[in-house]
Amino acid sequence: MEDAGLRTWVDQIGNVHGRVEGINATAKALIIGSHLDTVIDAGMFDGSLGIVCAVSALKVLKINGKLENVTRPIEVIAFSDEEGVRFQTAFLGSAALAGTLPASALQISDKSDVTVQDALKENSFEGTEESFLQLKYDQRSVWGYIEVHIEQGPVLESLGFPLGVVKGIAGQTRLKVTLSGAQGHAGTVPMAMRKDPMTAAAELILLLESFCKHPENFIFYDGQCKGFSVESLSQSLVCTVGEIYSWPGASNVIPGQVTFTIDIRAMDDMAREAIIFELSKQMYQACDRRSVSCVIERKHNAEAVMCDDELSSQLKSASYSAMMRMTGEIPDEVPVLMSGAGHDAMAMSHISKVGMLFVRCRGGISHSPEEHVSDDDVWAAGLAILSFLETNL
Ligand SMILES: NC(=O)N[C@H](N)C(=O)O
Ligand SMILES: [Mn+2]
Ligand SMILES: [Mn+2]
Repeated sequence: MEDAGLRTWVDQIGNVHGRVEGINATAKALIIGSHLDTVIDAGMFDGSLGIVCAVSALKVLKINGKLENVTRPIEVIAFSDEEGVRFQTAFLGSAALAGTLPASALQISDKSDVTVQDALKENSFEGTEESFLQLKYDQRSVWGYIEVHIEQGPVLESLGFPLGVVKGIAGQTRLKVTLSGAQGHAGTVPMAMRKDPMTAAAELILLLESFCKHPENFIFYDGQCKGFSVESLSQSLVCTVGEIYSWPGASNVIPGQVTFTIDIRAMDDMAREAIIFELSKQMYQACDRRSVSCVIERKHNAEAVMCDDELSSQLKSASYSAMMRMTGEIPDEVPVLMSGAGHDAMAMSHISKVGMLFVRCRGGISHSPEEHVSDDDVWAAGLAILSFLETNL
């Protein structure tokens, strides 16, 4: 960031900022962001690609002597915790900045009972309520937020296009399900006398899969239900159990407790809530039949977000001219797509209009070391941001 001519600092939740004031330091700022954290066993483009593209574009402006003449401040923010792997609550960095996280978030703990506050203090941040609340940006100081991100899906590759504009981002909920039964000896307790939370978990996970494959079998409706149709719901509804552990975790012990996560997403917020309501009801009933106790906790929630029309059309034109610059040819219409993945833009939408650009990835693979974006596509994304800045600032 400093090499690109930006003034830099790290805030009290670990977000890294780089800012140039331009000719009017009091004007509302353009924020360009994405995140620096990753999932476990991740690729190297999810998050960091957006930051590298922003910094590269600003560096070009600096080299061309245009950086100091931008008409409003530009701030690049590399957010500290978007994935929510450790604390199960996503967007820690961006939500703190948008002011949507209460100070009680400092007390959220990880699996080893280390709180967000402990983790911050261990890393020389203040970790106080006051320092946390001071992170919030005044929405009157922000003009807009844009984010470049790897697509993480196969659409752009199938269309043969390096860049696409994001129309909206699906809402998401994370649940933690804790099942408690009767711990016992694997060799001695007859099958009919068991209260096994592992087999209960297996039943619940398959129930979840049925819900998300065929919501029409579970949500009864008369064509429309509070504004969503089941056909549109089935197109965007996805559910995942990505984490499961049992206690005590030995091959000759009937587990006493099994905990697993549920990640559930849909473009329609009411539909997502309807699914969670009906799913929870049926999960409790299944546990009752098995005499296993069930606790369902909501760990994270983010409503769906629609991107701003004007920012989207500016990003579309910028992508178009980036492709022209690269190939010298007139490209086809830039694709517009929905995002099933969550992004810092969701948190930033609480204080600003948001726009997003997706970058094609190989095989649609992400959250895997196999994740890959070609050098040319990284170049296209950087050029698109440059073109956006040259045209709009
Ligand atoms: N783009 C992403 O991978 N973001 C999220 N953390 C997600 O779970 O979608
Ligand atoms: Mn990710
Ligand atoms: Mn990401």
